[in-house]
Amino acid sequence: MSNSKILIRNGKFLVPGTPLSVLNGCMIIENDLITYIGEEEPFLEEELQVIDGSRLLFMPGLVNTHGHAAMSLLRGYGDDRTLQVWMQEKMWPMEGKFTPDDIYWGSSLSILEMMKGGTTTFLDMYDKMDRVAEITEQSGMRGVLTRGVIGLCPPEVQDVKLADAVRFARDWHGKADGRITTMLSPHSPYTCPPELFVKFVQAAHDLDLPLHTHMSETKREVEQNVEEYGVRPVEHLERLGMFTRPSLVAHGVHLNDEEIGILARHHVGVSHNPGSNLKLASGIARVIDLLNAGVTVSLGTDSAASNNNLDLFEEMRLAALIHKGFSGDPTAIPAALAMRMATEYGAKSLFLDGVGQLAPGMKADFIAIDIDQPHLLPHTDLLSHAVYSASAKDVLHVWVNGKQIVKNGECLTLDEEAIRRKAQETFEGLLKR
Ligand SMILES: CSC[C@H]1O[C@@H](n2cnc3c(O)ncnc32)[C@H](O)[C@@H]1O
Ligand SMILES: [Zn+2]
Repeated sequence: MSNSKILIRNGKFLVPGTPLSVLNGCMIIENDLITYIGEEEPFLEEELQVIDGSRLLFMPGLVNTHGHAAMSLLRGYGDDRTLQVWMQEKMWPMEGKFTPDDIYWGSSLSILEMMKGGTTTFLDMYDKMDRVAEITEQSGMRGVLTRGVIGLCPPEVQDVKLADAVRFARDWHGKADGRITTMLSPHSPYTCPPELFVKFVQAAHDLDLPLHTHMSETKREVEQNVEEYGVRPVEHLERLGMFTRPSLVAHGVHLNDEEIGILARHHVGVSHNPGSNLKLASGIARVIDLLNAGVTVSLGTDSAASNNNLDLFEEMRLAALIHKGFSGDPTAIPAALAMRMATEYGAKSLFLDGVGQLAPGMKADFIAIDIDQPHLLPHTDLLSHAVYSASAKDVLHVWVNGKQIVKNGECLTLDEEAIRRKAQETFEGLLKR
């Protein structure tokens, strides 16, 4: 890696402290790391790139802890249905026709949307993950990639899928200058039999990798779990040994007090996906209770087919609003907490050290939003504006690992026009197949 040094002066920076505050000053980035943030500009003799940060708010890049990038090909296809009907009648028949190239273009579309909208790290659970890794590497984004396995098939086919998940995780962990890490993902307790879950747990031990799964997303799923296995999903997964590994579960909408206690005791993270949960009418997760119990709660979009965008600003705002409305407490999920869920807690949930905050020694994954716009003025409280007033459209610049990947709203690393065209062509082709 060639040496690079960037000085950003005259900026406003969202930095850690009580619990987040805005600092007026400058930031220095050396190679992939932030090395200085402060009000005073240090004297620097070396050659460096200087960026004028005036009229910009610099904040940590957003971390999307649950999604299926390729599914943006099905955005708007199958709206207004429950999870089960949406998935079985609309998604699975179309996904069954996806080729590796389709997955490449669908994932490219999502990655483009996410990076232009201020997301710098995303988790992706899908099939044909080599193609997702390929576009992640090209894009410059940070990706936590995992081959999701649906085990509704004969045991020998389940084993082939598991072997592919293990092979992918081993091949790509630490690749792309360390921007790609991997996990192992049985899709859910209702699509994977217990024996398969146990094999995943063993593989996660062997590879020393974390596990990720969908869990307790709908009331029906919990009832089915009780009918089939005699216990609710959390206890079921605990018995199968899942929580002996570092784990992140997506959704966790339908949890009782005991289950929240189990998740907290095992340090299991929960990826809260408010947009998708509302749209599929799955319910509202007990986020305040989870946080009070000490569970790390982060934010995810799920796919663009159930959201229907990948705007993490929107998820932050939704998280801050719905839990106020649901609890009747206007102090629930204040702006600083929503922001931490989308950044610092996101990185923690994905087991990424040194990511998620603007501070010396952290990875230089950060974004700049244009705060000189009507909906972001006057500058009473920029943290409040970032959570309650901003959206993906306000993102001007994005850096990951010290490299700029979006400049003045344009992607520097991918062929945006080609991705737009191929995504549309791919969807039209799928309809004819
Ligand atoms: C093999 S992983 C991809 C698999 O997951 C399905 N999926 C997408 N969104 C959800 C969700 O909210 N809950 C459960 N499963 C979901 C998708 O259709 C893919 O087949
Ligand atoms: Zn999902």
